[in-house]
Amino acid sequence: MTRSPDIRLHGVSKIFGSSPSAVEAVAPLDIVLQGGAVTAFVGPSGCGKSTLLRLIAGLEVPTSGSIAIGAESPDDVRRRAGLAIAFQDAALLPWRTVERNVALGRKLSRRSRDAGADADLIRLVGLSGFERRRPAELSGGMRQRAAIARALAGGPELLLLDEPFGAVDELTRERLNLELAPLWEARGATVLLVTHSVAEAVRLADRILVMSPRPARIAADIDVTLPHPRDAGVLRSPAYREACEVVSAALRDLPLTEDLAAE
Ligand SMILES: Nc1ncnc2c1ncn2[C@@H]1O[C@H](COP(=O)(O)OP(=O)(O)OP(=O)(O)O)[C@@H](O)[C@H]1O
Repeated sequence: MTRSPDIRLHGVSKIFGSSPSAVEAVAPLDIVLQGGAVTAFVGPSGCGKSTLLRLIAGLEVPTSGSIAIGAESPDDVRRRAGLAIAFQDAALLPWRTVERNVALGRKLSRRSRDAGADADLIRLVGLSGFERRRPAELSGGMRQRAAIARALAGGPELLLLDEPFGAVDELTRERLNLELAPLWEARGATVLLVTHSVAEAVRLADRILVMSPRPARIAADIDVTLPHPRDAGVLRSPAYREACEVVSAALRDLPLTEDLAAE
C-alpha cells in the first residue's frame, strides 16, 4: 500500500466578490496536511471550512497562493478521479438509483473493483433493500449515507467529507464512525473532515485544526494520539474525554468575531 501524498497549501486565500461587498472567507494559509492521515476542521459556522475543502478539491480557485497534492494540482487529481467528495447536500444524481449512483463512483475512478464491493458498501451504510430507490425516495440521512458509499466506491486516495453525517441519527452516526474508518485506513487514504461535532472529530481524526471566525485561520492545531480502532473501549477512556476537552477549550477561546480579535 503506497501512502497518499501530502497536501501543501502555500499562502492560500479566498475572497468572494469584489469591494465594497467582498467576503474574505479564507485568510492566507500555509499548511501541510499529512497524506494517509485524517485531519478534521472544526470552527464556528460560516468561518470558511467548506470553502477550504472546496479549494483543496479544485472546485474553487484560490484568490492567492497555491495548493499541491503531491506533485499534482487539485484539478489534476479531480480529473483522474483520485479524490471523492461527500458534502452536506449529498449531491447524488437524482435520476439514478442508489446502486447506480454507487456504481458510478466506482466507474469514474476507472479502478477495477467488482460490483460485489458496491453491494458491501451499500450494506455497510445500512441501505440494503433500498438499492433500487432514487434519491427523492430516501430520507436526508439516507441520501447522505448513499453519498458516502458512492464517495468510497472509487477507492479514492483523498476523501473530502463536509459534515457527511449531519442528517444522520446519533446511533447510525456512531456506527458509521466506527465502521467506515477501517475502509479508508486500509487504503491509506487521506481524509479531510469538516464537522461541528467535537466528539466526532476526536473519534475520527489524527489531527484537529480549530479554525477562527471568518476569515479562516488556524487557531489551534491539535494532535489526537488515541489508538485505532477507536471503539467503545477507547471512547470510555479518560484520554478520549481529555482530548474532547482540549478541543472544546480551543473553541471556547475563539474570539466571537474577527473585529473583536483585533481589539
Ligand atoms: N460562492 C460564494 N459566494 C460568496 N460568498 C460565499 C460563497 N461561498 C461561501 N461564501 C461565504 O464565505 C464564508 C465562508 O463560508 P463557508 O461555507 O466556507 O463556511 P463554513 O465554515 O463551512 O460554514 P458552516 O459551518 O456553516 O457550513 C461565508 O460568509 C459565506 O457566506
